[in-house]
Amino acid sequence: MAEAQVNQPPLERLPVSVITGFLGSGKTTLLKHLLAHPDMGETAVIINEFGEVGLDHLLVEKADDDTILLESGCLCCTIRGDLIDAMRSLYKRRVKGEVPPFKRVVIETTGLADPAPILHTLMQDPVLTAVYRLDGVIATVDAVNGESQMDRQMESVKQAAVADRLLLTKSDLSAPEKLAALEARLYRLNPAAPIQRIVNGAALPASLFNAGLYDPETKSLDVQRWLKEEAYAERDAHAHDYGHDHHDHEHHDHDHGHGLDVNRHDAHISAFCLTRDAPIDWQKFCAWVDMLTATRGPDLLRIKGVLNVVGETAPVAIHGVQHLFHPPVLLPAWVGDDRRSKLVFITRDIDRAFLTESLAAFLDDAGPA
Ligand SMILES: Nc1nc2c(ncn2[C@@H]2O[C@H](COP(=O)(O)OP(=O)(O)OP(=O)(O)O)[C@@H](O)[C@H]2O)c(=O)[nH]1
Repeated sequence: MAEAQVNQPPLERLPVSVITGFLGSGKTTLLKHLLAHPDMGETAVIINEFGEVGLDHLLVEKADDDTILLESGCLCCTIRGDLIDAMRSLYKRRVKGEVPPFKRVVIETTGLADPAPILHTLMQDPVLTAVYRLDGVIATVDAVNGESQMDRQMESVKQAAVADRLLLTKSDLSAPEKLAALEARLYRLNPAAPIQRIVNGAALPASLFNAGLYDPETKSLDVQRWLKEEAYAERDAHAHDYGHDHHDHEHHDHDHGHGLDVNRHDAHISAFCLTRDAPIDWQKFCAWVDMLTATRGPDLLRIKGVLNVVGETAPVAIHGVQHLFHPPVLLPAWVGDDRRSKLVFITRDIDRAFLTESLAAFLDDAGPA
């Protein structure tokens, strides 16, 4: 990670939400439904192909080769070349008044995409980070096919594991017991993401957006809502209800009673929260992060944290995806009495003990305070 270059948060950047989910899991259906909602005016949507989306019923007008305007005031543009170019050009055209002054961006990924490179783009490109901020990742999971997709495709497990919001689509087509089993599986994988059952894309925009650190309603940074560290403790407290301890990698290839391969990919994913009481030395922390990203980068699916840093009177928020970290953000002040550092991890084949012990070693102390 970069040296202790702590940035003030630019609060007025445009929020970007990423919709991910396996092939055919209902991303486009969701998007169509969302774009017809009155709260979604002034949204710019970036997708790979218009053709697939079929927005005709929303009354479209073509602005140019790769952008269409919807009657609602939203605009859709296709990705030509890479996402960085598309997002830079969209912002430029907004500034020049060539497209409506959209207030939010939604990116629909292709069904097979790992969302990590998209998050990297939003964290790393200096132009994009100056004008956009990541609001959150929304993952659609097919209530009918989700189980088998997650059994067979690591990508679909990763998509659900890194999401901030989970949508169980096609819930009209699935039996209640099947829905409950899939929900329990998603909760084990990603306890901090609220899960909604939806039919034909019918989700309310308010339930999907504003998942980021910045709360536009209060115009402040809301760590509690973003980090949700309590969700990990609650999940662990209820682990026995589901018959397994999710941290436990010894259970990798166990048959959980549903069939040979069920949950095999899930067993590689861990989601947990580390806390530390004593303030953290920033340089030593960065050295630890550098070691982790260099040696285990691809397996650090998502890290969020708020740190009590030696010499800082306010907390520092960090956010990483694999080997890349967003520039750390100095928050305005501590809220409440809890001054502990908290780090939420979603990892593949990295367990809590390794992270706890290596952090302690880098911080030159005996272990978690
Ligand atoms: N019955 C039912 N069908 C749904 C629901 N959501 C989506 N579908 C159908 O499922 C199919 C796939 O939905 P899409 O929205 O195209 O899925 P997608 O994730 O965008 O698909 P790709 O872009 O191919 O990855 C379509 O035929 C939808 O009409 C739902 O809640 N209930």
